[in-house]
Amino acid sequence: MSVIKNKYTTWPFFNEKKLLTIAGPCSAETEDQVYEIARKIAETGVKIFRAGVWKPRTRPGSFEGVGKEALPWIKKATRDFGLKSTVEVANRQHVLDALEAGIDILWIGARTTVNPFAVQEIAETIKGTDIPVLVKNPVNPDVDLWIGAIERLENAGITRIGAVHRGVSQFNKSVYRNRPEWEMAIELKKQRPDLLLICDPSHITGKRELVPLVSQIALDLMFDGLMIETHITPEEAWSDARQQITPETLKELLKELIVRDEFPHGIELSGFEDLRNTINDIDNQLIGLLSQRMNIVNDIARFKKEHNMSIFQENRWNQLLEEHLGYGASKGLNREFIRKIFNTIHSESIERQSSVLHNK
Ligand SMILES: C=C(O[C@@H]1C=C(C(=O)O)C=C[C@H]1O)C(=O)O
Repeated sequence: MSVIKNKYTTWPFFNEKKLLTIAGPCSAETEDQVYEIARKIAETGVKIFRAGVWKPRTRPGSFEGVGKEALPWIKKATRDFGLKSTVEVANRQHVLDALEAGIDILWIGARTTVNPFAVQEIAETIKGTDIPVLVKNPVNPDVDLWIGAIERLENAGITRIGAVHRGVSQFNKSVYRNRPEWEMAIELKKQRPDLLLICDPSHITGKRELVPLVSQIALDLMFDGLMIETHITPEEAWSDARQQITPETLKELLKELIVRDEFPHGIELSGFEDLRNTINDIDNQLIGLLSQRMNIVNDIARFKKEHNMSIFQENRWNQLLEEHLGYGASKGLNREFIRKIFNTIHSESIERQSSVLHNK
């Protein structure tokens, strides 16, 4: 509880629903665009305005941002409408320009978080300022790299740090632009419950229709807030036109979102506790069965050793997995879930057998 309280005092930008929202365009485009969006965003009750000024793009030739020229536009608009400002920085010069322009909060993008040299350079440049910094997860699902970037900033004396979850790159196409990989954010929350944790549904989804759903999932996972790309004319945006929403939609969304409590006060919990006790029993049975299975695997390994049989048996494994997928489906279990569980069991089985064969 004290950790949570701490967040509220360190980041005094939560609304009455205890939700911290950052909104603004993907990119600052013109002075008027920045001003109009800031005006509309202030009307939604959001307190922090974001805008990209230097845009890291995958392929050359896309719009790469207006550059430092946009910083005074952001400063003026946010001052006029009582907002705090945040921009993305990726190197020393960006930090110097943003600090000189009086930007209130910096954010480090996913493509920068992957690079410890760049993060270190940023950390050394902001040393002594104690400006708040938001750190997006790296583009690859590596929690240590994410925490490493945060520690570099902490080592430079930065005390107000927030983590922003924006999903990870994927090779195969899916409904998402960046796969959410929620486990990654959950692990970060487990290791660093003290940090503000924000979700960026715009970059996860890549499409505005899915922004409400992913925002709600994030809140159900106990995120503290959201960073949502917002534009007055999203279809005409110079970058990420598919994923931005209007300030009107943002206002509606913030009204509809449900912020849940881990344990709301004053509810009858006995029935709920019975359910949890049943889960405890089932988990114990699962562990008992896994242990029995692994003991059999040891026996199989000894047999294989004696008869020079290979550890991995492709036909047997493929057949087993197919059967499990079919049986699982008949019991209402998702095929991918069964595949993941049994792949994990199989890896452990292979590892055990190689220990037996190699006398480890
Ligand atoms: C246990 C065996 O070894 C491996 C592990 C398997 C398993 O854990 O079910 C299945 C096939 C093999 O790849 C086996 O050959 O039966």
